[in-house]
Amino acid sequence: MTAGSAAVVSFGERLERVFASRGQLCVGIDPHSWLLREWNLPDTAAGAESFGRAVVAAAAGRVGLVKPQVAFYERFGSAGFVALERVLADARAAGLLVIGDAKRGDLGTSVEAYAQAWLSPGSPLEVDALTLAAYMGVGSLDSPLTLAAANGKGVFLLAATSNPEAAHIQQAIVADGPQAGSSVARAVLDEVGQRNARAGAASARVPTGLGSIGVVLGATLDLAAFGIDVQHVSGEFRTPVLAPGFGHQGGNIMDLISIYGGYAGGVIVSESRSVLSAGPHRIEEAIERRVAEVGAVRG
Ligand SMILES: O=C(O)c1cc(=O)[nH]c(=O)n1[C@@H]1O[C@H](COP(=O)(O)O)[C@@H](O)[C@H]1O
Repeated sequence: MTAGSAAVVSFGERLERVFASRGQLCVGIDPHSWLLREWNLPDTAAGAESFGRAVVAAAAGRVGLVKPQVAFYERFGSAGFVALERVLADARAAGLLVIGDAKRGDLGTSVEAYAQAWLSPGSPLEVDALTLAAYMGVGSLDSPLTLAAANGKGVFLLAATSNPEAAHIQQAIVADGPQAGSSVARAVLDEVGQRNARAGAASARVPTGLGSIGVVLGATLDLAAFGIDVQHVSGEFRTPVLAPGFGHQGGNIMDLISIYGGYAGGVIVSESRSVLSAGPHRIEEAIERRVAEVGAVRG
């Protein structure tokens, strides 16, 4: 299913608008068991639903983006997905951009079905952008990328992730083909950048906007170790970056510019546990404090 024939506003354009109106902070919605306990909620689908809807209510009007972690709903089976659908419906109604963190990856018609589930208008699991894993090749994701573009949706491909176990794979060197000699992470980033540039060239927008295909670059990393040069980033349809790893994992918002350089203007600063652990009575204050910190760094 795709959006109607009316001109579809791209995800990149919607992201730019949200950055301008609400800033670059994204609040994660990760109902860990221990967080549900701290929020005096049951460790059930109903508890995760109450948690998610409360976080959406606190985020609305304060930030522009939320990022529900699908796994923490999936652990309750179908009841968990019903709960997630209700959280997503609240977030959409609140006008928040929703990044579904599902890290889906498959090939052919399988990954196409994932795209239908998450990136189709009217789907009960509809989100504005979805995290994807390109372990089977960026090209294996052509159908989600095509469907996303048709529906004004975005995707974020894992490139250099924030976890320490990833480096030896993501820094491995591509053996042949157009990205021979690049790290795996750099190869994903470059291919995404080329796709954004092509989409940008074909669109009527001025070539300085944000593309709709993003990457995940963790805030805990030295991106140079992945062969990623953040100082020389071309302006045409810059690749947006989903940046988890701030807060609980040790990433410091004050380092936003030094970590991401030319990408900084398109970075979604993602925090989950460090905000959510403020609890139900202080989460609004915690969000406002983080928004101010990001705003101060971005100037
Ligand atoms: O795709 C993600 O959001 C993601 C990518 C990554 O490299 N590292 C990472 O922590 N995440 C997600 O970000 C959330 C953790 O955020 P914190 O609780 O702020 O550390 C979890 O839902 C992770 O799955």
